[in-house]
Amino acid sequence: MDKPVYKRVLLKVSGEALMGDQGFGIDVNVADRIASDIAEVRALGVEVGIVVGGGNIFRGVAVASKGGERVTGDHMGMLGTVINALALATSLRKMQVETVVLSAIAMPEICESFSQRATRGHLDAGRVVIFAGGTGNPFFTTDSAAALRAAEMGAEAIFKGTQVDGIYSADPKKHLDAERYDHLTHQEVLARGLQVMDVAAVAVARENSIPIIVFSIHDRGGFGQIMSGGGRKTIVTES
Ligand SMILES: Nc1ncnc2c1ncn2[C@@H]1O[C@H](COP(=O)(O)OP(=O)(O)OP(=O)(O)O)[C@@H](O)[C@H]1O
Ligand SMILES: O=c1ccn([C@@H]2O[C@H](COP(=O)(O)O)[C@@H](O)[C@H]2O)c(=O)[nH]1
Repeated sequence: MDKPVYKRVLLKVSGEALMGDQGFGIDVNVADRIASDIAEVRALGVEVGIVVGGGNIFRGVAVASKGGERVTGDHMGMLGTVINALALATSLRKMQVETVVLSAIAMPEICESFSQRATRGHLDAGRVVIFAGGTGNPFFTTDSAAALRAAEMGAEAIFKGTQVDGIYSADPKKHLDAERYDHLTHQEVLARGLQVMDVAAVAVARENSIPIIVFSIHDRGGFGQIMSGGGRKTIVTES
């Protein structure tokens, strides 16, 4: 594989992708497959931080839409991301990739708590860092957590590994005629209301001049191919 384009990156892993063909939860084969792609990139010497979504377990809005309290629903969603982080860490460790989970919500019996200093220390020591618990606050998403953690760890790019292979003019799952973009600016994503990532996340990435690369997490080897300058993706930059 060619020399990597970036030295330090943040990978956002879709929670929904982790459930594979099941309707809920984690398909270990999918977690192992995603972990093998991460291991490949780590083997290139790239420092990797990861935020995992929680859409395969709970979303706060879904709880609220059935009459539950939104904040409690969001707490459930954040706990779901911890479960996913532990599952992905397990898959990575099976592949001998040193991995640590740092949670935005303190749960010392289960994993370390997040701090920027701890993050930098683990990355410098060559560990993959999985950020669990989102931002630690309700009314946010793991996309926002990904953008925040990317800025805090000094990532050169955010890789959003999602269910689709890039950014389209409209949701490609609902609009089969949507046009796919190879390149956009942060401002264009915001101005056109392209909903592949939430507005707050794109704004944080723009403020910190961090490119966003959207690709399909289902594309085996896709993370590594993009890291080598190829692959199928949409790249979002300042200009
Ligand atoms: N303009 C667009 N271009 C591409 N995808 C879009 C667009 N608008 C909406 N989408 C949808 O956004 C989804 C990604 O958003 P979302 O953050 O919900 O997913 P995720 O990161 O895979 O989920 P989670 O981690 O919460 O489980 C894609 O699967 C796609 O269907
Ligand atoms: O900072 C955060 C991050 C997430 N949540 C809650 O978790 C779920 C799952 O996250 P996704 O980004 O949708 O995958 C989300 O729907 C929120 O309910 C949160 O409250 N704060």
